[in-house]
Amino acid sequence: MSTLFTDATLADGRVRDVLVEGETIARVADAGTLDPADAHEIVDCDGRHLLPGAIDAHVHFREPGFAHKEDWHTGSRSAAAGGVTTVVDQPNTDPPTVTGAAVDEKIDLAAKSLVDFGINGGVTADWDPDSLFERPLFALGEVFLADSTGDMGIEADLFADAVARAAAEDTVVTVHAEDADLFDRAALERAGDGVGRDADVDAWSAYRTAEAEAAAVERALAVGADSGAAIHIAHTSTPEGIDAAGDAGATCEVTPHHLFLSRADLDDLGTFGRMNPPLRSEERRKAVFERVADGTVDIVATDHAPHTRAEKDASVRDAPSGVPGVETMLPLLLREVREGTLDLERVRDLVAANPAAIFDVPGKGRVAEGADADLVLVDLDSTREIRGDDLHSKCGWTPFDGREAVFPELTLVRGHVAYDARGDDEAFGDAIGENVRR
Ligand SMILES: NC(=O)N[C@@H](CC(=O)O)C(=O)O
Ligand SMILES: [Zn+2]
Ligand SMILES: [Zn+2]
Repeated sequence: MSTLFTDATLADGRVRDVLVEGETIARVADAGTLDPADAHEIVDCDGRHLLPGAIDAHVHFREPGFAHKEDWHTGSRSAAAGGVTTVVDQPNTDPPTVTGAAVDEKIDLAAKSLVDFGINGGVTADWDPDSLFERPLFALGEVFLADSTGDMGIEADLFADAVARAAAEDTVVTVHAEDADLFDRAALERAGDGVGRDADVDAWSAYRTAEAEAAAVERALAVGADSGAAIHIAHTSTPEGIDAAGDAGATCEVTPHHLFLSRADLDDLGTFGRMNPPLRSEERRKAVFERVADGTVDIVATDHAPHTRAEKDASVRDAPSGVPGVETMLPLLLREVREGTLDLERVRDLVAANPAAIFDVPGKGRVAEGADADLVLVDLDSTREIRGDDLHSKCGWTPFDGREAVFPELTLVRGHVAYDARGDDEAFGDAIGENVRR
């Protein structure tokens, strides 16, 4: 099976013909130079962009243990509809992914996935590094320096042991960097009893302080330097955290919610805006945006953390932390490209080329001959309003309701159609997802 994409504009602005044969990109050539007779199918891309599928290096697809929030089928449909062709699942499931057997179980469940995937191994006092590192892990992490959903926060000694072991195994360590000793408990005490949209979630932002992030980033980097491990800081929410990582030669990621939302949005969002690390001031959000736009930040990844509406509809103390995002990341970033606030090549690097390079996935993240045919076709002239009801995550809501975004027309995973919105109805592909550590 072969498909010829004609007159496709690439992220760098060049117009090319792209021939997909089977699961790979066979040719990328000047527009009009590849013979349509050589292909089974032609996709006319005139006026539209063909981008590498996004690699979301940070999702929580919730299986095993919490399939009422999300599962590999719904999560991966949401990914495909948002132009994400590879997801990396985090270990705070039940059981937590801290043993070889737990990795095996999760890989079996991920057979339901429409998109390719990586499975991270986690660290708790009960972890079994020997069996864990025998498995085809994507990375170690996210390793929790403070409790978040799943209560997997660990002590300093165990963190140092885990980082040393990862260094010996040549595995990147992804770190959830917050230091609970620097949380402001009094701020949380002051929160009222409001529930859901009426809760005072600004108290959550005051409680999990910016200083707690910066201090934990510094500690993680120091431990990494001692052992020579590659440290990747997950979901950095402050310019201080980003700069500390960059200065030490570590890599970091930023989520769409820390890029597009701030404490100013919490009046509307209530507990639907509670996550870890929390939303920051508008001033800090702008400073984070600048660092994403100028390339200081390496990766944008979603920390897709779905919880049901009913679970979120609780007090600021009781509601679970986390927001969904896998379907809206690329569409929101492409909207910025339209507005001229982000460069399209920067977006390509943040969501595709950089994660592929940092986590060593050589076949992905590029529209190039020989690469996997993970492709997204988008029309930057066409926007759609984000509505929770239109998205495909099981959780059924989004913190980005009402924003305009550029959604994909077509998403291919290794040449297979995963999502197709070109007809009257949306169509999804089959569960052909594979472990990228194959
Ligand atoms: N970010 C969150 O607030 N929640 C995440 C866990 C995490 O990444 O810390 C979740 O799994 O719900
Ligand atoms: Zn985290
Ligand atoms: Zn996470």
